[in-house]
Amino acid sequence: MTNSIQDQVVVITGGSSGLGEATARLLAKQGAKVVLGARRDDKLKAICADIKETGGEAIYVKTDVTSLDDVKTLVDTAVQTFGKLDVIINNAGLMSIAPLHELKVDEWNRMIDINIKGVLNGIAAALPVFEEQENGHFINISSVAGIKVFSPGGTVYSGTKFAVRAITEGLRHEVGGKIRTTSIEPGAVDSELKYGSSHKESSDYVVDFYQQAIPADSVARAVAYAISQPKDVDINEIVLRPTVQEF
Ligand SMILES: NC(=O)C1=CN([C@@H]2O[C@H](COP(=O)(O)OP(=O)(O)OC[C@H]3O[C@@H](n4cnc5c(N)ncnc54)[C@H](OP(=O)(O)O)[C@@H]3O)[C@@H](O)[C@H]2O)C=CC1
Ligand SMILES: O=CCS(=O)(=O)O
Repeated sequence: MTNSIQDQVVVITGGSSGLGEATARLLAKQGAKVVLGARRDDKLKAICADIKETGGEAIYVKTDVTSLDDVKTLVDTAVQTFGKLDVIINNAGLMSIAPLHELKVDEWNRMIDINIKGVLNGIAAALPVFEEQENGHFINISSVAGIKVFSPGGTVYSGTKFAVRAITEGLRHEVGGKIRTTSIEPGAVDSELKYGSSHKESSDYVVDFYQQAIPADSVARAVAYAISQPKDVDINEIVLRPTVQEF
């Protein structure tokens, strides 16, 4: 028996760890053909080998989402290999927490480049394919910090995640007739994300805060839910957090 995820071709940026990896594993188990992009190709290679060992289909392309050419190559590889693209999950991200007065300008720029421009690059790469096919699904990973400003410390990170929500909603207005758009806003989820801050006090705070984190598989299940709806049902937003998380 087939399910609605069976044979879907799904590109996932940031597939080398955390939410992206968990989503790749779950979707592949449900029959999707997953195409993973990230910078650490050794990790991608190992994850794809694991998926294939258990009967799934997975390929990877070393990708830096800040490069439009890289993201185009990722999408082109998916289409060339599997003949179509059903879903792109713009997931790659960085969370560097520090009060603004610390002037971690390089980290602000990295977050803007990865979290916002990376998502835009995913849209630029996949939109022409989706328009040509007259269907497709963008899933962009925002955050609860894209609903409420996580400050002090998370001001710029929150700014990037508010941007992801705004871009996803604008995208829905512009292409929503045929193409589905989903913004997912998770709270604390266990992954490598909590280690992205160079400011010691903030980093200690985040690592402590993440003691309440839930497994990355919880986001993977939300993604699978959005994808598996009938094509005339567009799940536009999903917010999920640990039951005990206040923020
Ligand atoms: N964990 C959480 O609590 C939450 C996470 N999110 C969001 O979920 C997304 C995934 O994060 P999560 O899994 O938690 O964190 P991880 O740090 O575990 O994963 C981040 C992923 O992004 C990739 N990445 C980072 N920079 C780039 C880049 N320039 N080009 C390509 N890939 C890149 C990393 O791969 P590599 O280093 O190999 O390039 C890695 O695969 C992020 O957007 C994050 O903001 C949202 C809410 C909560
Ligand atoms: O994006 C991160 C989720 S939280 O740390 O703000 O809950």
